[in-house]
Amino acid sequence: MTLEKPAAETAQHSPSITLDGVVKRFGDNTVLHGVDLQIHPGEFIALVGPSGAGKSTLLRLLNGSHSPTEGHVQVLGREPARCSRRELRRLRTEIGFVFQQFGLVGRLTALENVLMGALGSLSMPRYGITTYPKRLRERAVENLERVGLVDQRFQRCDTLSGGQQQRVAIARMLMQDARLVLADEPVASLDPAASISVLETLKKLSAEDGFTVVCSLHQVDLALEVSDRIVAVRDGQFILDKPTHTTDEPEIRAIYQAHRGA
Ligand SMILES: Nc1ncnc2c1ncn2[C@@H]1O[C@H](COP(=O)(O)OP(=O)(O)OP(=O)(O)O)[C@@H](O)[C@H]1O
Repeated sequence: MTLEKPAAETAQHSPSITLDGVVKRFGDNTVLHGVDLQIHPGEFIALVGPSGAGKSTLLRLLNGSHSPTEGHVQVLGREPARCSRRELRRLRTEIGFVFQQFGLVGRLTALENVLMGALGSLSMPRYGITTYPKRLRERAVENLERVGLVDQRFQRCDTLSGGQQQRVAIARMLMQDARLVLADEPVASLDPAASISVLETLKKLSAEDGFTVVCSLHQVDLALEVSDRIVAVRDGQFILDKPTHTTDEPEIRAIYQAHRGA
């Protein structure tokens, strides 16, 4: 006799992301050459590899901005390429994005920016903090506290440091209760101290809330420091996919050197 698992349990154990034979071409430029990958709920994946390797293209396939030329991409149980516009919008409410350029409104306060992360769950646009429901205002303050910026909640974002701005962007993303976070070079414009602080914040939140993270990074030392698993892309192929504790800096650096020598 086979017993069916409860739906919630199945969802918890099914991969957050599955790539199956994914090819991506732009004209006659083949950027991904038939790649396979499974990412499980709660994993923190560092995606590394030289410039032009295909990391951003991969992230865009995951958020449905690109469709695979061949093969299948599954994200949180759905295929973005086969989603209607409405389904894709719904899927994106479950995906948090963190970008190199923080995407904040500089003239608004940290708290107002964080509240904007809840707009997707509201039926009407809001203008000003007091027009948001109280429970959302409380959650926004809590989320600023979680990223260590509650004291700066009334400060204009364009007066915050780069690292602080990225932490506000993360607090804004938390308002979505995302199950998956896609971060495209989130620390590329930050100094080393701010970079590690931002990534450690993201790692702590992922461990506390259980969301999956796929984060492209150029800094090998940071990738080794914060990730559970490293996936290295070179020339459109995954040439390394290992738990982080089983690899080291020389092995990852060799991937960049081999590319330069190519
Ligand atoms: N929309 C597009 N149209 C045509 N070619 C594209 C497009 N997007 C990406 N490419 C090409 O795909 C290849 C991989 O680019 P991608 O941005 O994915 O690399 P990357 O690994 O993210 O690089 P970087 O680390 O510099 O951001 C490059 O040759 C790029 O020119």
